[in-house]
Amino acid sequence: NINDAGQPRITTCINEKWAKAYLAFGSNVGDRMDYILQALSLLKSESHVRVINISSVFESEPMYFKDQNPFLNGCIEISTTLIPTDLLKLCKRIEYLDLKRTKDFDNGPRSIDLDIILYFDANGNSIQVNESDLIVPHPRMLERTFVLEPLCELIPPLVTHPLSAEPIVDHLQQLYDEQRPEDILWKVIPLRNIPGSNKERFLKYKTVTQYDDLTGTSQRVTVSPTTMMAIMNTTPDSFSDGSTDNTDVDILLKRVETICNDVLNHYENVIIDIGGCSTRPNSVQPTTEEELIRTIFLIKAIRSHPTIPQEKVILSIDTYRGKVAQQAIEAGVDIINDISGGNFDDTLFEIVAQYPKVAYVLSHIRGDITTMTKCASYDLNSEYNPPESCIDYLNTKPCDTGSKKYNLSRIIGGELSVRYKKAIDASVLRSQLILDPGIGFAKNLKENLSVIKQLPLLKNYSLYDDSDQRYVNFRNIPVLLGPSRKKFIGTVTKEDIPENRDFATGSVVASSIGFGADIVRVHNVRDCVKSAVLADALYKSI
Ligand SMILES: Nc1nc2ncc(COP(=O)(O)O)nc2c(=O)[nH]1
Ligand SMILES: Nc1nc2ncc(COP(=O)(O)O)nc2c(=O)[nH]1
Repeated sequence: NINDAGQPRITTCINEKWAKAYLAFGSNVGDRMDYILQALSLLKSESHVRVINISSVFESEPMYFKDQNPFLNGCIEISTTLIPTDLLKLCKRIEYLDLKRTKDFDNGPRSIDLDIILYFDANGNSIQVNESDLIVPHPRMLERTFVLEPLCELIPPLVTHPLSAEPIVDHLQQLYDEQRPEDILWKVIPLRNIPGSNKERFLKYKTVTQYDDLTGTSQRVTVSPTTMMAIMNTTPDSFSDGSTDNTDVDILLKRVETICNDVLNHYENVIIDIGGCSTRPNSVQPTTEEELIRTIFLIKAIRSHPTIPQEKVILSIDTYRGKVAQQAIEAGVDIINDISGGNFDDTLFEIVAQYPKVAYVLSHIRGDITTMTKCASYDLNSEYNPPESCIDYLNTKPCDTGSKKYNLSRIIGGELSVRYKKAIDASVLRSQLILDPGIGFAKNLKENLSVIKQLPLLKNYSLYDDSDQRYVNFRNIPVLLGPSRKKFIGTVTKEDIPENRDFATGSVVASSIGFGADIVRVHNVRDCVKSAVLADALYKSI
C-alpha cells in the first residue's frame, strides 16, 4: 500500500465527502511551539485536509511518566476526505518522516505527537474505529485535561462523547473536581526568543474552573499573577503625559529602567506599551511616517540596551496600522496592541498571522477615533432573542437567554466575536490573542463601569451560530483592561486633571483584577503595581 514515491498510499472517503476530525497535539522536546507550528503548516499543506480551528496552547506537567519536561498541548479541528486509518498514516508521516520524531518508550518525551481524538463522517455521525494501531474515540481522552480543555474551546458545550453519551464539558468538570495537580493547565501565549538565546518566552496564565458557592455555577478563573502593562506614550499630545521629553531616548530609557525596577521585584515580567499615536477621542492622528519616527527608534534602543533584562521585558506597540506593526515586529516587539480590533487597517491581521509568536490585543470599539463617542448607545433592554440556532452559553450551559442582565457582555462579546472570526480566517492563532473590551472606546460612564463588572461574563462568553456553523467562545483567552486616568474615573471622583487620577486608578486596577482582568494597562506603574499585588493576594490568594 505504498506509492511510487515510497509514501503510504492514502485512500479518500467515498465520493470525496468532507468528514470532520479533532486532533490533539503535544510536544515536550526542544522548541516545543516551533514543532507544533511546523506540524500545523504541514497539515495545512495537505490537499485532503482543511484546518478549521486551532485551540489555545496549554502547558502542563507530564502524566503517567513524570520524569520528563512539561508538555505543550492543544487541539485542532479539521475537515478531511481521508478515512481514519489514512488520517493516522498522515499524522505518523508528519511526526516521523517530516519532523523526525524518535520514540524511545511509551509516554516518553516527544518532539511532536498528533493523535486522532474524534472523527465524524460527512453526515455528522461519529465514527468508531477499533484496530490494533488505531482506536477512535481516543481511548485515554477522558482522563486528560490537556485534551478535553482545548477540545472544549472548539466544540459547543453540549456535544456528547460518542461512547458515554455525556457532554464532554461534564467529563472535563469531573476531572477538575478531582483537583489532581497534573490537571492544572497553564494557558500560554508564545513569544519569540530574544536573539541569541534559546530560552522559550511565554505570557502564562493559570486558569482553573472554580465552583462559586453563591451562584451555584462554575466559572473559568485566572489564579496566576497579574501582568502589568506600563504605558510609554511617545506622543507630544497624549492626554495624560504629553510632555516634550517623549522623544529624548536617554530620558525614555531611564523611564524603562525605572519601570523594570518598580515591577520586576513583584512580577517575573513586565509589558511596556509604546504608543506613538494618541487615541483619545477626536485626537489628531499623526501620519504613518510620523508614528514610525516616534516609535521604532525606541524599540531598537530598548532591545539593544545592555542592562535592560530583555527576557523579562515584553515590548508592545500601541498601533492600528499594519506598516507600523510590521516594522515594530522586525525591531523586536512582542505584542501588537490594536485598539481598533483590526477595523482600521485591513492588512493588520495578515501581518500578525505571519508571526505566530507575536501576540495581538483584540479590542472592542465602534466607529473610529472621531466618531466613537457617538456610537456609545447599547440597547440593553432589548429582549435578547438569539436566532433559533444561536444557542447562547454562559458558563458552558445554555443560560436563560431572555435575561437582560447579560446583554452588555453579549453585545460586546458578539461584536468582538465578529472580529475574532476575521482574525482566525486570516490565520491568526487563538494562542496569539488577548481580549480587551475597550474601556472608553464608544462607551459612556455606565457602560465603562458595567464592562468591568461583567468581565467574568465576557471571559465565559460563547455563542454557536448556525448561520455560519461556527462556535466562538473566549474561554481561556486573557483579558487586558486599560482604565488608567480615563474620563469615567474623573467623572465619578470629580477630578478633571488626568495626572491626579492615579490613586483612583489604583482602586480600579484592584477591582478589575477581582473581576478577572489578567493584564492591566497603567501610566503610574510605581503605585498601581502595589494595587495589583494586593489584589492578587486578596482575590487569587497569591
Ligand atoms: N501533560 C502531558 N502528559 C502526557 N503524558 C503522556 C503522553 C503520552 O501520550 P500518548 O499516549 O498519546 O503517546 N502525552 C502527554 C501529553 O501530551 N501531555
Ligand atoms: N489595549 C488598550 N490599548 C489602549 N491604548 C490607548 C488607550 C487610550 O489611553 P491612553 O491615551 O492613556 O493610552 N486605551 C487603551 C486601552 O484601553 N486598551
